[in-house]
Amino acid sequence: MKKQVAEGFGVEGLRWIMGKNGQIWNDLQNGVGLLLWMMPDGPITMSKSERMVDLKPNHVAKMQDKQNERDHRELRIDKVGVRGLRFPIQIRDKAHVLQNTVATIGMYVDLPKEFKGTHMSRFIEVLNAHGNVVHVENITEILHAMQKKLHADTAHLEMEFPFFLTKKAPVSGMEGLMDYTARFDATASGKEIDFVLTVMAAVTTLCPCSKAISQYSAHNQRGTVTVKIRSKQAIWIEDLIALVESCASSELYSLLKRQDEKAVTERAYENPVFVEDLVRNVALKLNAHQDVTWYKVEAENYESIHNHNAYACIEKG
Ligand SMILES: Nc1nc2c(ncn2[C@@H]2O[C@H](COP(=O)(O)OP(=O)(O)OP(=O)(O)O)[C@@H](O)[C@H]2O)c(=O)[nH]1
Repeated sequence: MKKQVAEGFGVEGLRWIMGKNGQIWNDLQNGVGLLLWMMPDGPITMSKSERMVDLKPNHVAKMQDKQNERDHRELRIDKVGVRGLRFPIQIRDKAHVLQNTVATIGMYVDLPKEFKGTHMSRFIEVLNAHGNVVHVENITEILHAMQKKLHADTAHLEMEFPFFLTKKAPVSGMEGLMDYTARFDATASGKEIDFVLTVMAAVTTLCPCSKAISQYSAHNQRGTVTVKIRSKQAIWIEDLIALVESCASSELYSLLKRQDEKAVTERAYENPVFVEDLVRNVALKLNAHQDVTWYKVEAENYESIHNHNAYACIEKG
């Protein structure tokens, strides 16, 4: 890149370097190039003496830029950015090819110790550059765009969203839409991408101890299983949900008629599981999966005989 040096107009003592695409760089004394702002509309004109004579817009040029100030505390920040941003997304879905949903998004980069603040607006600019909908296929591209636009070594993108499956009731076959929560945690470190898929599925668990000792019935409850995985190849969200549900006393449905209710009640009674059984059952299936390289399985049962929950976790080391 051919650099032209000129003095900033209206800002004393700073030197500016013209970059490609009209970017203006602040030539800091420590040699770190820091993108100050983009000039999307309108030319930047340079006189023959290489002085900047038209640094528009004026109101921006004169405003103080606190984020760009130097920080002296010698502390690098691991992750800084925006979170809680809701945005339409499209994810791949076996039944419909694409499923439209809304994600709650977090976007972060690292911040070197020299800088006071990051440029929060640029995270949204990166997202907007991909249109009004984020496609799951664009995740890597978004991470690299964040690294570039924010001059960061690492970039993180987290997206948590409701995922819907049409399920048939076990006896009547009536269809209902069941909601789950899924999540992507993607990180770019240099060119390396790390991707963690999380699925949260609610299930029925029936207590084996209660069944063994009680003359009638057994206490049962709704539990939530949270599974995080890393894998060699992409794994369908639906397949991970099915794996989890097959490990519980029974799965849940949004629509059940009387004959279905009888079936799920009896199914749970025939398959009692402790919270420990649940995480072990899921872990065994993940151990046997050829593409899964790492996992963390957590289960939490919202006990119906206590006012507290039962919890278990297994993480593959
Ligand atoms: N870094 C930082 N910015 C914050 C925070 N809270 C609010 N902001 C605001 O985020 C807004 C956008 O900041 P920047 O992205 O640096 O905006 P800008 O300087 O117009 O954009 P660039 O020219 O791309 O740097 C500013 O109004 C900041 O004050 C915070 O905790 N940290």
